[in-house]
Amino acid sequence: MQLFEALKIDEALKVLKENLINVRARSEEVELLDALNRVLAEDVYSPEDIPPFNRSTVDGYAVIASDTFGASESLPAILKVAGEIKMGEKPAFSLKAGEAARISTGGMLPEGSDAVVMLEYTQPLEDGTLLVERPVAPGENVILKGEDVKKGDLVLKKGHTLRPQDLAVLAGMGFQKVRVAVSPKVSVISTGDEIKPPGVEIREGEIRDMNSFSVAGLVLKWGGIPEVFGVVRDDFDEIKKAVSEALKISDLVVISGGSSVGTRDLTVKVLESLGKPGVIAHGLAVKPGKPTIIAVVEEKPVVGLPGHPVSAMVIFEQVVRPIISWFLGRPEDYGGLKVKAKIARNISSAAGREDFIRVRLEQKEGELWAVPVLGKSGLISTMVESHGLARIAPEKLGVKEGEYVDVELY
Ligand SMILES: Nc1nc2c(c(=O)[nH]1)N[C@H]1C(S)=C(S)[C@@H](COP(=O)(O)OP(=O)(O)OC[C@H]3O[C@@H](n4cnc5c(N)ncnc54)[C@H](O)[C@@H]3O)O[C@H]1N2
Ligand code: MOO
Repeated sequence: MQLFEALKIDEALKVLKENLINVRARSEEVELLDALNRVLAEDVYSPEDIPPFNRSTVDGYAVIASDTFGASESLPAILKVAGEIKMGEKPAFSLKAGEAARISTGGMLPEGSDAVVMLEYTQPLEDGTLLVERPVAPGENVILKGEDVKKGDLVLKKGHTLRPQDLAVLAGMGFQKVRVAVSPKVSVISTGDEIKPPGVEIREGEIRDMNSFSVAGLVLKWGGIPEVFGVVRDDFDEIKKAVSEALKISDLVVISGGSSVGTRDLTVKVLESLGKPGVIAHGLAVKPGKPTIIAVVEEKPVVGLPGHPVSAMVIFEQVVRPIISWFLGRPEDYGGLKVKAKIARNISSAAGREDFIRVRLEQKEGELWAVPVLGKSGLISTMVESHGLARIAPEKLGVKEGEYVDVELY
């Protein structure tokens, strides 16, 4: 069998999208702590001000700032202590000119006051007067009502992946639950007669299943729920049975191995046998990972990753991750942190082909360098030893030592 004309990754994803009518982000409400790393399904506006009142950021005395102007150690301002403000309570009095009130960090400023003097710069006298030895400006040592978040503000946008600080702001606004995208179920199938799971003794010629773990790990990392099928033998009927079962229980099916053109590479034949449109791309203009298969079966996406462990991971990031993002309503280019670094050696590439180079980042004389970790795409250790992938765009014939490259970190 011949590989199809190799499409660029973005072209292949476009064709895939055109063939999928069912990818729609569904949503559900979950408790805040279950929302970590989930994707917001709607914009969140604040129903209230945070904080809901003017509060002190220090222990000291609430004052009217203008009463302290010009105060110094040798010529302190003399104020009258009007009372003490209890934590968690609204002050029962308001402050008049020439008055101060004892306040703790987080306490509510009484009406009339607009600043807080730190305890260290005051001297309370026994007769109820207070010496203030430093001036404060209006607003000093105060967080104003709504300064953190204003009622009605758009605080978090639909499609945003929730981080711990996002859970905190949601809690701060009074939310106990939040509406997030339903995580897509992703079936993970490894194929190959020579592949055995860890824990099983292997004979000569056999190797252990690594792809099930990298692929399922990436599914989890990017917000999907993996359904791990384990290893299926290179047998048309067995692969067909596994794929059919996977299509029943998941939104997306990822198969590794058997994507190339060898006689035992059955994945394409199986996918073609399961109905239209079947395989829509076989072969991508990318290195590593050329023999990738992209198919649509029963209105669901199926991706055949090349068997080599590095290629499987690279293609997951470039092809499967964006599909997961479609299901989550997240920006398609959502991924690892991208940094610019200077490539540490010349790397050549073919015109029209997108290359991904495993690199280690090293800081040398104040510059960030991307040092290629060379090695065949069958060597998982090159992924373990590297920090990210440097991309060489399809229109480039390579990069020269010292040239800046974009590196996406794992
Ligand atoms: N004549 C050609 N041969 C190959 C070509 C080609 O264009 N012409 N392409 C090569 C490239 S590039 C890749 S990538 C591989 C892709 O092969 P398949 O997707 O068909 O995968 P397999 O042959 O099943 O496996 C390749 C390699 O990876 C190992 N493997 C597979 N699954 C796992 C797993 N779950 N865990 C660990 N290792 C796995 C497998 O044992 C093979 O060594 O084809 C090249 N050949
Ligand atoms: O495409 Mo293969 O994935 O280069 O090793």
